Amino acid sequence: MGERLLGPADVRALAGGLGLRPTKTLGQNFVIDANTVRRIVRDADVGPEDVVLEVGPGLGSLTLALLPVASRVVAVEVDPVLAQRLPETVAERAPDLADRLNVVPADALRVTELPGPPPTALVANLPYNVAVPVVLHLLGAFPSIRHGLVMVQAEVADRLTAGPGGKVYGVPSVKMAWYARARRAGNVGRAVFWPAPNVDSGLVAFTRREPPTSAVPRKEVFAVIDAAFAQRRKTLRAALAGWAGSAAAAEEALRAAGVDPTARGEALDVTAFTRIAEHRPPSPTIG
Ligand SMILES: C[S@@+](CC[C@H](N)C(=O)[O-])C[C@H]1O[C@@H](n2cnc3c(N)ncnc32)[C@H](O)[C@@H]1O
Repeated sequence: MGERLLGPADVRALAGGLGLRPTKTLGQNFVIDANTVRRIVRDADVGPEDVVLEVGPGLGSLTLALLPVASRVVAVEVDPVLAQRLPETVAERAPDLADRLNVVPADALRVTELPGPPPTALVANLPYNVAVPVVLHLLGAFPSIRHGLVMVQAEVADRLTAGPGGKVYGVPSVKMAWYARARRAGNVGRAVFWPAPNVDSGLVAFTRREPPTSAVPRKEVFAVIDAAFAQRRKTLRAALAGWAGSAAAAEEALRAAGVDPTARGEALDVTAFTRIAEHRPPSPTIG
């Protein structure tokens, strides 16, 4: 099975054949190292029961490692040239597995439906500049995703997995915690990519958790999180004044939720944000 995976010469030959000039805007850094994709698939804990959603399959480096272990791979690729080439690459290198693959030529930030059975796992080497919105969007849009592993910029991996209290803890950390228990699953150096990026990468493994509440919709909890971190130097009483209608109303909601109004957002976990959303004061009647 090793010879199916793409090495440096394969990646360059495929890119050359397509006349591809990798773009930074689309985060096109392709993995040229078979050991890295093997490690991603192993740490993602993908098995024969999994329908894997892969974002940005590119030239197929990771796709070719996922196909032998998953029941299906649905690969969403925004670059139409790459999306068109992928089935041919798989047909050439792994013809026995070609019928396990669906390629969807689309922007992963916009997909809300996929062909075939619902995805159970998300595994991706994500484009750097849209990694956080892509992960959060897909976890929201596809509740069938139970687990996964994504490769992102190392700092973003730190943010997605941070707990309250630190400098890197912020909106991505709390929203990720709404959906899943996430942990750092290691680092990946620059040399395994072509072209080499100018940042290191990190792996984030996650398992879906039950949302902390069903009493208020997710978007109401996310509105509190956004407001608290929009002015992260301010106390919650001040930062949530707009959300509650006034600083006094914010203070009342915070006290009712059992949260110190003089604390800052960076001190709270997702459960505390959820309690605040549950105690939102009713909007004043106009007129
Ligand atoms: C970091 S590369 C990974 C390529 C391949 N998976 C690998 O590991 O070699 C990111 C890929 O995501 C694609 N991409 C960028 N933005 C995207 C988006 N919004 N939706 C889907 N694919 C996207 C790029 O064209 C590129 O193929």
